[in-house]
Amino acid sequence: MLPVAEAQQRILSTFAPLVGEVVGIDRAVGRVLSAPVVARLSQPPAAVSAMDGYAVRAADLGALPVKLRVIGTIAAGIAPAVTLKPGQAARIFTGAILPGASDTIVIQENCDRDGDHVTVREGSTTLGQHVRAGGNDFRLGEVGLEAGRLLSARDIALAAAMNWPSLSVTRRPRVALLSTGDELQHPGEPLGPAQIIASNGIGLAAFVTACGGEPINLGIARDNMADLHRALDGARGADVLVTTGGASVGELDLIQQALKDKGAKLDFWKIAMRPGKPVMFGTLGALPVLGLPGNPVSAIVTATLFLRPLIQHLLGQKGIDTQPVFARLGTALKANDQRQDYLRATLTRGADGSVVASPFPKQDSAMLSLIAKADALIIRPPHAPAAKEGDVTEILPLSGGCLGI
Ligand SMILES: Nc1nc2c(c(=O)[nH]1)N[C@H]1C(S)=C(S)[C@@H](COP(=O)(O)OP(=O)(O)OC[C@H]3O[C@@H](n4cnc5c(N)ncnc54)[C@H](O)[C@@H]3O)O[C@H]1N2
Ligand code: MOO
Repeated sequence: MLPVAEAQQRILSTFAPLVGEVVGIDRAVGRVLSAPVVARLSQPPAAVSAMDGYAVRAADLGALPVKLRVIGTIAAGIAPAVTLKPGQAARIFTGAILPGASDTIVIQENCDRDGDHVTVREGSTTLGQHVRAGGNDFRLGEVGLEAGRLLSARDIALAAAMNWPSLSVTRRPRVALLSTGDELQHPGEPLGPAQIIASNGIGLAAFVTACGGEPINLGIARDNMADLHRALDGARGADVLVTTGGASVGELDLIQQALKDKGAKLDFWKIAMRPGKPVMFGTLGALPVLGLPGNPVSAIVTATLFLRPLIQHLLGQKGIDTQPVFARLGTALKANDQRQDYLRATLTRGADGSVVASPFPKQDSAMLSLIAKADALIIRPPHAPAAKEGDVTEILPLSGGCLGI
């Protein structure tokens, strides 16, 4: 059985990121940049006022009060047509460009206006106050966002301010999803007495979407070679093929043979982990193939460990936080065997503010109801010794819980 880290490494080393495509900026949130965003202008374009008030020359503001002549009004969006001479001021609004020879803004609350004149009554007279220099935010040619960045709403605002109506992003990896099993039926369809709902394909499609990929649901293949061969042909044109079920050792676990019949080269098919031992990885021509176990929890845990990094790799995504996360155990755990454990757990805050991870008493890899409720997976390395309540353990946070947003 292969260690988890080695399996992850082997999957990623096989493939290069996909090419870029151009999308409208209004559709780019959640995508990964394939080229840096470089400022196409300076912001602000020239020195502007940060306040509503009067543009003045600091040299005119000796001991207050000081009376100045107002020679014009400048609003945001209007290029100033005036230049101040000694003893002059201009009415100005937030965001407006300073008139020539002015260097300082006084706020209107500190002034008294009387016709063509303004008296600066009180307040600070510091040179340059309330002035935003040209290029204060960014300058023409400056790199705002690096290639490989997963675009947040804040990034989109910055890219828009840098004058980009569209952005180059990595094409979404197309992930074909094939469920296998005679017992499976689509949600909402009539169910025989021994049939269950095929939840894996639908759950994994949502998972792929959440990771930035584009799911292609190939439906359900029945447990016979003819149907499996037919279904595998449906993966043509995809960037990744993911199968679930049929990965174990029973006579009806046929996916490995079906893939071999199609010419797939298998790299590994057993990992020292629980849940998720029968994970298979190989290539079908240039297509990466990930065979996940049928047990619903095993499928989600192994997708988190192997499919998510593969999608991120194909997206060229950088800056992924790979630092381990730790918590205190909410209950004691016995010594582990040779498989790395991923225990479904809730996260809470202890009295001292530390994060407490409490595993569910049941860790059945068929219990979707518990993985749905879990906030994290407690990672127990192979042969980990027994642990006490309060001991520090590594966790893999899922969404939700006290670490979630
Ligand atoms: N003798 C052994 N038996 C098993 C072993 C083993 O080493 N020796 N490994 C066990 C482990 S661990 C796992 S995990 C499962 C994996 O089995 P398969 O990948 O072959 O999956 P299936 O047998 O097809 O299904 C397992 C289970 O999951 C249900 N299932 C399958 N597909 C779906 C789906 N799309 N949606 C919802 N549920 C699904 C299926 O009905 C079964 O109940 O094997 C153990 N056995
Ligand atoms: O690996 Mo299986 O997922 O233990 O049930």
